[in-house]
Amino acid sequence: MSETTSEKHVFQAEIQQLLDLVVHSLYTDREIFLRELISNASDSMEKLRHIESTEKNVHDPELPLQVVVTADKEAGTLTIQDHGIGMNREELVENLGTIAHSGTKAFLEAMKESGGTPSSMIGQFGVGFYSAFMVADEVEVHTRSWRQEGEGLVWKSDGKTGYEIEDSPDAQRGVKIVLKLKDDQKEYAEDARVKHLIETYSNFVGFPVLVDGTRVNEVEALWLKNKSEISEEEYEEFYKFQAKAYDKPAYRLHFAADAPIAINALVFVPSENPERMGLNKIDPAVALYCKKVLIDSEPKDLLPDWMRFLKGVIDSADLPLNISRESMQDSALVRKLGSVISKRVLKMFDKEATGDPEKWQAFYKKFDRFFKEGVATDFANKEALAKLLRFESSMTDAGKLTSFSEYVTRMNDGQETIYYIVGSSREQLEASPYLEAFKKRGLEVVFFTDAVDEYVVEALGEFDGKKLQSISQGGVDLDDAEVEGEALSEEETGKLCEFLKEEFGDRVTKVEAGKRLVDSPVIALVPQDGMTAQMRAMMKAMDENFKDEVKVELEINPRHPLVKKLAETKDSNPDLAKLVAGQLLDNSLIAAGLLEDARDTVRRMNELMEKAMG
Ligand SMILES: Nc1ncnc2c1ncn2[C@@H]1O[C@H](COP(=O)(O)OP(=O)(O)OP(=O)(O)O)[C@@H](O)[C@H]1O
Repeated sequence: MSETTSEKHVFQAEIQQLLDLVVHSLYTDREIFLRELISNASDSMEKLRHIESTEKNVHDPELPLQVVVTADKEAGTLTIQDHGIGMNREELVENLGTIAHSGTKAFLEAMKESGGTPSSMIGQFGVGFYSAFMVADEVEVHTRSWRQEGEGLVWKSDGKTGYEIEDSPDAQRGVKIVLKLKDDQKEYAEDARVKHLIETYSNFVGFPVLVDGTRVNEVEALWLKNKSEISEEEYEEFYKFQAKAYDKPAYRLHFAADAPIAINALVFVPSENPERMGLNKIDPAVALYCKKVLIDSEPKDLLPDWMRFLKGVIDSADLPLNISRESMQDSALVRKLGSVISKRVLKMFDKEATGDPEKWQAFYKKFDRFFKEGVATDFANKEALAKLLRFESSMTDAGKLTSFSEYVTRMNDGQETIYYIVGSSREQLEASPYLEAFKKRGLEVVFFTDAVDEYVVEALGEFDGKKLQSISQGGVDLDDAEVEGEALSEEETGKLCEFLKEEFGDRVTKVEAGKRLVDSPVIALVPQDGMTAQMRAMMKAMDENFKDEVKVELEINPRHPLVKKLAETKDSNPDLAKLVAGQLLDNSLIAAGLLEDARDTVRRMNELMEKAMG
């Protein structure tokens, strides 16, 4: 190379800033440089394919479209060569000396705002070609343009202030980048390290990537293939590879769409739930690709958080190539993409759940918490999610699950409400006095026995226009049912209620005769704005100093012998009546799980026993 053909150039100010950032980037970010360079090579070869489809006069048309990566341990260099479109002199200056993309500028702004400290943002967003300077203190770009008239050139820089362009007569069509690795980055001159990086970041690049003469990226971009060309085994193998999984996928969604966004998606639903085994919250793992180039393997803002158990790949050709440079969170396109995919996933779940209810139940029993979380957090998909929920009810056999939709088909004529009760187990709920009136009237009651269920129904509010109503709370309107046995007169009942109200004072908000009870004398209901037993337990678990006086509505059963006897005793022996009344209230609180301090209860019980035995 003669001195006379060497041209010296100074980097644009923004490139200097960018270089400053990448050079000081954190160690873990650095390895992404290879992904960036291989992506550029792949882009360039894709452009060449386009050109070849219209132009006849491509220089050296027989050169293979592949990326050759050569690690030279002795020389301490790493070389990445492609036979894409290459660059002429103007293009070298234009592309490698100035920053044209607004994305990079935005990235720089964001970095400046965050105090200019290089962060993991580099790894996430990429900084393109300049990331080469994270690992190299000298970079050479040998290139020759695809155009027939052209010259071999080499662009050289130490990544500090500027670069030189010289002749490179032997340069082949395309680009050959030679990285002179920094002393502390020599690991990238090792085949094994390089192969591992390619497998991690560039496995699905659409051109062969060769190291030491063998192709490394062997896995095909399965999601871009036609469904009919893929066997079950291939799907399974891909799932295991891509999700690093050992189980078989429970469900799968593979689709392609052009509108409103170009999407090729292959989403897997695992059959085992790692969070269920008491492990920590998992990270989202549906990777985002743009034309087979990995953008983010764990995109946080693509799908709703509750879908974090899904695996697979979403590839959208509509994502701008520089999406990697922008904050994905702010991208309307990424939001749209996420929304389209979420809808498709929910549709798939619905189809599978109705198509094979047994399989869905088995799956749901392991993954229910995700769907419940979705109901409470994913407002846009709440209704679709509600259809997927499953639970036991007073009309299912123990261990068998049903859905809200099925509940609705079993509703009585004129029934407008979906009734539910929350408790710790089916056995406890079946024995609860709350259920009596509903059983008697043939009304189905949903059993919620998971600690989070109460929050889920609260978030849900209704299903298919039908209100969800807790039967352990006040405000339930029931029709008259045929009840046996003679009741106290209205007048006697009124007087007894007054007596009780006076006796209980602030502990009750009201005392009324109710239609709910069949076998029990009284029942305690939580007022509609009050805190249920489950909520109290939750509050106490979170705050040991939590205190909130229990206030209930008391419903009495005017046909129950104990109640009838009490109405008499309150006049003949008020002291005994007060003891019995106090005990009845406590008993009802125990049944409701609301008795917080049993000392009075025990004392009173002892007194009653003494009296009973004379
Ligand atoms: N291997 C290559 N062959 C041909 N041109 C290249 C090659 N590598 C880089 N270039 C040119 O240099 C430009 C700048 O590259 P850089 O990686 O910084 O950004 P980009 O590739 O455009 O953006 P991104 O990396 O976000 O996709 C590219 O747009 C391209 O024109």
